[in-house]
Amino acid sequence: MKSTTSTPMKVTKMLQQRELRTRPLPSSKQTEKVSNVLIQTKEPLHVFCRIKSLPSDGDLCCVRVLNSDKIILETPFQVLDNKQAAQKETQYVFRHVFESQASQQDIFSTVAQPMVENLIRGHNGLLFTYGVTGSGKTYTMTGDANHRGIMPRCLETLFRTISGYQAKKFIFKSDHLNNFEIQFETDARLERHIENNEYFKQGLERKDADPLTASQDTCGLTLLQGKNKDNVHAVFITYIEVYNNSVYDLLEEGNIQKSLQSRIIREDANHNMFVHGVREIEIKSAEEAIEVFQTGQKRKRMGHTILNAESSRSHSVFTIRLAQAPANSQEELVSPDTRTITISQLSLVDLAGSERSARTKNTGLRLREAGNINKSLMTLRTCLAYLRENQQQTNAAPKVIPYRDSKITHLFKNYFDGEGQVSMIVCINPRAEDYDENAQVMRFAEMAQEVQIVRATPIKNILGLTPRGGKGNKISKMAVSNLNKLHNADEKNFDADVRLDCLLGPSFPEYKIGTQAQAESSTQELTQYLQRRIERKKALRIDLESKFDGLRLYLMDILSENSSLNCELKSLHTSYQKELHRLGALESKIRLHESSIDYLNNKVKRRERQIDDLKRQLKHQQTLLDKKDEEKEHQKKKFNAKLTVEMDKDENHSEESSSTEQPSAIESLRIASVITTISTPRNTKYFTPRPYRGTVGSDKRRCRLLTSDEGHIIKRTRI
Ligand SMILES: Nc1ncnc2c1ncn2[C@@H]1O[C@H](COP(=O)(O)OP(=O)(O)OP(=O)(O)O)[C@@H](O)[C@H]1O
Repeated sequence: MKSTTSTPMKVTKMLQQRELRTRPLPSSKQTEKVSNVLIQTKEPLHVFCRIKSLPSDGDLCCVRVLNSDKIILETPFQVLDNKQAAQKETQYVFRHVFESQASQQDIFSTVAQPMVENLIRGHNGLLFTYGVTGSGKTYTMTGDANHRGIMPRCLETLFRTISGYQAKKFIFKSDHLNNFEIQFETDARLERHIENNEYFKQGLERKDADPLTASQDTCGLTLLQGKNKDNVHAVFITYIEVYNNSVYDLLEEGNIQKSLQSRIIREDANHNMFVHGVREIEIKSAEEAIEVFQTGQKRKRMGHTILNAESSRSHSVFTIRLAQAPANSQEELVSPDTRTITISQLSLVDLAGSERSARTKNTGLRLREAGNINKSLMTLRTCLAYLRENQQQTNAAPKVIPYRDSKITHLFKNYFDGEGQVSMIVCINPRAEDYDENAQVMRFAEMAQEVQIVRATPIKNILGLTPRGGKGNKISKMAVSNLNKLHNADEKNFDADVRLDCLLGPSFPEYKIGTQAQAESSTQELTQYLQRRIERKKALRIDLESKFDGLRLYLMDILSENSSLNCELKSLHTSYQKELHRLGALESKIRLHESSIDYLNNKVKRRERQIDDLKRQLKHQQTLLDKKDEEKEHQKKKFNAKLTVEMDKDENHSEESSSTEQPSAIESLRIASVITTISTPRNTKYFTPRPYRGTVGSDKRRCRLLTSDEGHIIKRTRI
């Protein structure tokens, strides 16, 4: 047995480089105070492996699990050729290997749960499933009613964790440029009202809950750490598919039957890629999210291949975006500044299956789809290979990563460039027939986990708002509820924000007033305590005033910056308009040229058709001529034969007559006859004058020979 071991994964060697980077916002000292601090870490791409169970007991297997992170791929005997005497084994190492009996919850808690926790902490994540058709990618990502996959579990866990810390709906509003705006409560309330009315209108028509939602398979879901209790959270989802290298919004408004409009990928102000014009839906529960997902799912392109009855013919990307910002005890945002918003996203990608057309026997549209799927997966492999090469060969000039060659890599460019954690689940169907594809998938997985992703982790520290673990909000809520218990109408309306009290120092001291001495010492203690609080309050006030001054300066700075940006924007707008105008002129010129090209093309086509007609006519004429020639030749031959017969007859006759009349006379004259004029010179070649056998003019009396100019025409007459 021959055994080779592939490069082991460098799991333990991650997080080697840690450096602190400060990225100041444009201009002024004040902006530095509100800068985003970025911590950069390097992490390898996390690659997990999930092995599906064999479809039936009799099937041969080509994968053997060694332990929780190693597998062996064995070449099945039917694949071995004569040269390979021994069976070849290759060992592959993963971050974790899930055997066929691993449950959906096992996969979720090992792979996706840390990513949801990261999402709540404000970090991005990309998780994709990769493998051949039918290997269990969709099962892993979405699952079914009884075995819910990663996506519904992510939603369930997220909503459980942020429960009680959700923002009121429509407070965060997408600006359609990959960011969020903060809406006034009155506007948000109006939108909520409209939505409620719509909901009740549709209420009667609503169908039963979807099996994915209705499932009871939620055990094992835990509350996650990392939530900022000073923040309120809003969850948004988008669902897109990449089909034949075009991007479609599966949640596009309108009828399900309606054909979807292709979307473009754009870069936002922070250089993040996003699908322009995609519909982002704010959701308030996991059930609502899954309902929306199911609507999109109905629009997804599925097809039947020989290898999988319900095969995904497109790559689908389900993205959960979380917006969070500091809020007060009434769950109202403390600042309308959009920079207080932390946005993080988790993209769950179900890649279409790679496949060999020879096995799937695809034709027509299916073949084209398969070609596009394989091409985009190839681009993904190339991008990762180049990334790895650039990281390993630091001295050589870096290769340009061809992200733009495929929509899927273009969309996730930021992740590979370091905007979040990237994980991949490699799904394996261990059947011996799938050996070749599995070997390819393994090679890709091996290469992928050598790619180091540089991660920049934003830590929000904006406008002096620091996380306090929700302590202020908790105290405030307690105070309000205590006042409510007093049943005093005036106090019930008490709306003070007492959160700042906790900043004034330690809790109120206990005091005893049993005896006078106790009362005096308690009073003294209390006086001191209160004086300390008053001093602290004074210090805080001074600090607050200086902060106000700072803020005022900062606002002035922002205003001046804003006005200069506005000027810049105006000039940009003017030049944009100019460019637009120029573009319009160029487009009309192009259209003009295109129409003249079309006209010329048509003319050329017409001419070509005429040439063809003429050629056909020429050929026809040629055939007719050839026929005529043949006929003439035939007639000539006939005539010559006749002539010969006649001449022979004549000769015999003359011999006979000369033997009776003049036995010694040489009869050599040719018989004159009239040969019709042969007009065509080409026919001359067929004319073979008979050799003259006799003395010309020996008997002028009997024979007279007439020739034409060319000597072709002979007239022989018997006198
Ligand atoms: N781990 C598993 N346990 C049980 N059944 C599974 C498992 N993995 C996949 N299956 C079943 O195998 C079939 C094919 O799986 P699935 O549709 O997820 O494959 P896929 O890789 O997404 O295929 P495609 O690329 O063609 O979309 C499904 O019926 C699914 O229920």
